[in-house]
Amino acid sequence: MGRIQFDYSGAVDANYGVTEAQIAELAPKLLELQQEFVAVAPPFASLPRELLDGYNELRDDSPLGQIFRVANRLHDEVDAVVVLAGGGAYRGVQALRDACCDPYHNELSRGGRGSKPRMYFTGNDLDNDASSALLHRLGRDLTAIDPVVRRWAMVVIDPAGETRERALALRQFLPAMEESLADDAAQWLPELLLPVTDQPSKLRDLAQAIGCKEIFPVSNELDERFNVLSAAGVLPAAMLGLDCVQLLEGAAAMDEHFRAAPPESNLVLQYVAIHHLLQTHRGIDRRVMNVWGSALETFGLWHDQLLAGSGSPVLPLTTVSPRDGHHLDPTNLQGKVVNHVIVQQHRADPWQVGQSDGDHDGLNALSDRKLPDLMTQAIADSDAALHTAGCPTTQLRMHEIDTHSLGQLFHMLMLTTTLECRLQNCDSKDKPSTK
Ligand SMILES: O=P(O)(O)OC[C@H]1O[C@H](O)[C@H](O)[C@@H](O)[C@@H]1O
Repeated sequence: MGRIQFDYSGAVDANYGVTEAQIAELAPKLLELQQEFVAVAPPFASLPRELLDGYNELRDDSPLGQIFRVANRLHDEVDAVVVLAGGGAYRGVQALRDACCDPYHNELSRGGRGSKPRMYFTGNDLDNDASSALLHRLGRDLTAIDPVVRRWAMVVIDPAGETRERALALRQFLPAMEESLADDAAQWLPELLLPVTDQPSKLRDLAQAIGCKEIFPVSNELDERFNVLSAAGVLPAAMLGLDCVQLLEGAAAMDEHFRAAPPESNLVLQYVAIHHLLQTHRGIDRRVMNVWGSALETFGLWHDQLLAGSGSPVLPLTTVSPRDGHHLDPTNLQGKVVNHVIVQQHRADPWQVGQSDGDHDGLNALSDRKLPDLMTQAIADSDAALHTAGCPTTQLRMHEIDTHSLGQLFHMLMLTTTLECRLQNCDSKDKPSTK
């Protein structure tokens, strides 16, 4: 499994970017930051390795083993799962689903989904119409003959166990679940309600009163924006059948890389250096994550939430190119850095433009070109146009979209958010919270 790459050459420019001399000058400070982090790491940093070590040692009796056992059993017992969540798990699991599953996952037949459940998200807003539409959707399968198709599970992620939006959603969805199970409620409710919470918590009390068979531990010390690689994100990911070991291995590898590599070859420190210098020397406080492919759009939204909630003055924005090109209009680039996220290997066979009788669109000139080549050309053109307009850019490149690369990316950006805040002395909320 290859490491993701960070290429910041498009941000090095004497007129609109940073200089190698500025980067070198920041190196001692970065080393200090690295050593300080190793000495006092926030709770999210060691989680992936801890989960993996526990699994290697104790298998079924470890937290990860518990997740796999339950997720794999449920593949045969339910056809849908509702995830009630907020914070990083909400966007993070959506990001994993959108990046790794078929884009029409929920629309595929059960066979087409390999018996993995459809997945719906709620519990972090007060949207009356959205929740009633979801309840209506869940109710549509109640007439199915197959009991598996009638049943749905509910993962409730609430470390503190008393978040208002989640409690309100639970009040709506728990009775609906009970009703859908009818005479089987006493047998199935304790199996299908899956709380992810700390101890003690009101949610845990409720789960115990219902007799829930499994309660998944997550620490309330972990800020929710940083919880995608804890049980909160891994349980729903395992329900989708994603390769969670590789997800955590990718994150742990990024953590180990960050702790050991010197500043000049350390992806995390390079990313921090470039963005810190652009902010302090150029006043660049708007950061565009420009993803080339809609499968990564939700990943960008996860990052928006992570950064926007960090206390940093930087404003994040996700765009999908070339769709959202207007955001990158040369007249609208003041104060922006554009970080392209690029996937090099596509899953489906490359589609060729081909010859068309009549050539009504004039594209016959490109007939032997393939869509991925046109994308590569568009990335190069866009980068050149941004530089001409005086906008610094970087590229985060992954060979292909897989859980290992996503684990690296999630972890890298949680590290950079924390470190940038430490560098600016703002509150990155990576420390024990007092919710
Ligand atoms: O415990 P096992 O039967 O090996 O299953 C373990 C598997 O469980 C789920 O399906 C997860 O999505 C996988 O990431 C994991 O590898």
